[in-house]
Amino acid sequence: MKPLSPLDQIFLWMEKRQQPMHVGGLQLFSFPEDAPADYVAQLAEGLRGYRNVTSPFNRRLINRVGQLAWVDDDELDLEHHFRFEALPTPGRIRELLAFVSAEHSHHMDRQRPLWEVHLIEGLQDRQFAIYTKIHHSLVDGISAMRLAGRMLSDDPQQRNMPPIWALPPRLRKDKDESQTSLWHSVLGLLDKSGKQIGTVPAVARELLRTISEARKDPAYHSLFAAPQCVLNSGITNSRRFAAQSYSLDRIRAVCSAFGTTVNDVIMAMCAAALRSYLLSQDELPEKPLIAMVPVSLRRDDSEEGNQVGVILASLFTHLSDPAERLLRIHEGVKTQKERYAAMSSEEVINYTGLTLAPAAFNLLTGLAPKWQTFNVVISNIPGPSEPRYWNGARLEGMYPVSIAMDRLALNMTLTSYCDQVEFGLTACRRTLPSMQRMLDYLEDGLRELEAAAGLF
Ligand SMILES: CCCCCCCCCCCCCCCC(=O)SCCNC(=O)CCNC(=O)[C@H](O)C(C)(C)COP(=O)(O)OP(=O)(O)OC[C@H]1O[C@@H](n2cnc3c(N)ncnc32)[C@H](O)[C@@H]1OP(=O)(O)O
Repeated sequence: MKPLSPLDQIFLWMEKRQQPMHVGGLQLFSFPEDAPADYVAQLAEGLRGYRNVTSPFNRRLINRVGQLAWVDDDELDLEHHFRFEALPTPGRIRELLAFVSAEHSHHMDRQRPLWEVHLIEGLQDRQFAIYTKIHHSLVDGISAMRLAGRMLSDDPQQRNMPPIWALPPRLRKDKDESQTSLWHSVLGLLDKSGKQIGTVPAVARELLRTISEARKDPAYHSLFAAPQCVLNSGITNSRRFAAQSYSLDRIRAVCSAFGTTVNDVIMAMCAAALRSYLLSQDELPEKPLIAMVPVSLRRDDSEEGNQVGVILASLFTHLSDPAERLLRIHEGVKTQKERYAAMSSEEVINYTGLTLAPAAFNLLTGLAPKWQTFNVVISNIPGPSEPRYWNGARLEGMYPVSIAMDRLALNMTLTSYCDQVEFGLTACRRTLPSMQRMLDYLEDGLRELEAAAGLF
């Protein structure tokens, strides 16, 4: 039995009918050169043989006297979790994204391990796809990417590679997995609470500094009072998923021209796309939008649970000049990174908890609907920089599918693969009509930065 950490539990508490709390990944593959026409059906047949399901995919949730914990599921029904499906004709990317949008809208059964893998055939151009769905209480973005990375190989000749649910367990140096008794859990919690108490002086000091800076600087002030707009309306449980790749080299060229980071340019692209979309809806607030940007605190090689702090960053969407917007974003993020660099992981988590307390209160209770801490989530999860293969099939793209929430109707998550940045936008399809236009607005955002940098 393995008790859930408080952060992992939050993703279960926050789940409601219109707000499923699972994340996912869409991987697009091309057939190996010598593959027969029924290649995907043969693949599905082979995958059904992988019945030795490993952690975290073998874990089922139990509730012991109010404490949620994971236990191994001895009766796991693979047919429920692994599904072989076909797209309707003509099998374009449009049909694939419609499929993922529909599947991502559905809740999973809490009596069973909280994951599904959909192998999808019927795509044009000798391609197939895998859409993997897993509850956020089991993985964060970095751990999901590590699992996906272990499933793949850099060798196109390698065969007999297991699916993600049957990866061999890794030997971990830092943990004795046998120590999972209740006593060990309690001792672990006591140990952690000692560390938590030790963070109080540093967290209090940083909070005071943040508050005094907020008094002096209007850009800082807005971090504690994000404007209201259509992004922050209630949602339904029906999702739209939109995905596209953008060139990492083009993004890097803009970084060099302006002396910013990759992440700053990505945020500036998101700011431009949000500005264009909201202008098209006549919904752009006068005050700048605020983004919540997760920052990985994972300092080990683990593949489970959540170890994430966050930065709140102004997107300066009220500014029409793209270069000025990028430079202001860069300055704002830099200040917050410097603050975190001086803190331990525990201090960052506690500081994050306190600055996000109003948002968490709202998400859990809905009692203060006018108090908006941030408008949108922008999450950047770096992926492999070299080509990857799975049983000889080349991975062509890998797109994150994340979570829309009540009053946070859009999530912008991206990953990277080879020389591409792969955006996955997940939104409530009723609250944000025609959200897929934002893919073009992201491209426009990159082009206007290139133009401002004199790159063409
Ligand atoms: C489920 C099974 C899955 C199967 C299929 C898998 C699908 C794929 C997983 C989906 C799963 C969804 C799950 C969502 C649920 C969450 O969203 S949970 C939250 C997850 N997010 C995180 O944990 C945040 C992780 N990101 C970070 O910590 C930081 O933003 C980053 C990415 C490290 C950037 O930090 P930074 O220091 O501000 O960035 P920056 O200075 O721009 O970059 C540092 C270096 O990284 C490079 N870099 C930055 N960003 C990138 C990038 N995107 N690409 C390449 N390089 C980059 C820069 O070039 C730079 O390199 P050098 O110049 O030093 O060589």
